Amino acid sequence: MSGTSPALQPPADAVKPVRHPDAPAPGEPLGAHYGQCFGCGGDQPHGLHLVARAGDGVTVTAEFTVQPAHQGAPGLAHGGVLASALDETLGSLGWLLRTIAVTGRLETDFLLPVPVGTTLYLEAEVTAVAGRKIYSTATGRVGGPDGPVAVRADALFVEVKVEHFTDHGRPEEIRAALDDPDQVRRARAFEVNP
Ligand SMILES: CCCCCCCCCCCCCCCC(=O)SCCNC(=O)CCNC(=O)[C@H](O)C(C)(C)COP(=O)(O)OP(=O)(O)OC[C@H]1O[C@@H](n2cnc3c(N)ncnc32)[C@H](O)[C@@H]1OP(=O)(O)O
Repeated sequence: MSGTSPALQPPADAVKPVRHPDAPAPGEPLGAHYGQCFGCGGDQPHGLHLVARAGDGVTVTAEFTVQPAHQGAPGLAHGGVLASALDETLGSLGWLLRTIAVTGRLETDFLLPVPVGTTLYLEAEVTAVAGRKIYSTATGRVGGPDGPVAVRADALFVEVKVEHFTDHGRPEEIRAALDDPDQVRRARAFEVNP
């Protein structure tokens, strides 16, 4: 049964999301926020290599093709991988708000089995913002951008500071990230006041 739990209902004081004036233009590829990211990183051999683009308003589109490394049952995508694709697409909405945010809650509906080799056409949008809380929703379609919905999700992301990562990440990866000017530039692209 699909539906959103009370934990994902925006409070009465929630406001409409505002696209940041410096957000990437509609159609512009967003690129990876981290080369080793399982969702979007180009340096992650078994990752999803999901490619996201800015949409209109506070929306994004993305594509991901299910690889043999992503199987759960024979020839079918693992549900956790599909949830990761939804999570990554929802996470990339931060580029449009220029806000760093992490997933607090993700509620997923799996409506159709997704075979290996299938391209998932994803769309996500921010629906409301309440302080640090960002409410969003996403779909993943098969057969084309207008095909049937195979997976969908509703989520709550919570805005964090860069210290969320530097305080909690394993020191070797954090050191490498901070030593990489390109990585620091990408992290700052998320922030309103870097
Ligand atoms: C050099 C390095 C550069 C790095 C550059 C990186 C660039 C950008 C990377 C982006 C990456 C994206 C990648 C894909 C998206 C992931 O996969 S992110 C990874 C998965 N998520 C996580 O690991 C998050 C783990 N959880 C946490 O760290 C903490 O629980 C959180 C979410 C930050 C919240 O903790 P907190 O900051 O102490 O805030 P807290 O007061 O608990 O909650 C704030 C509000 O949210 C509500 N809330 C929190 N959790 C929930 C929940 N589960 N359900 C309902 N409400 C909740 C609270 O009730 C509270 O509401 P109010 O009281 O304000 O009304």
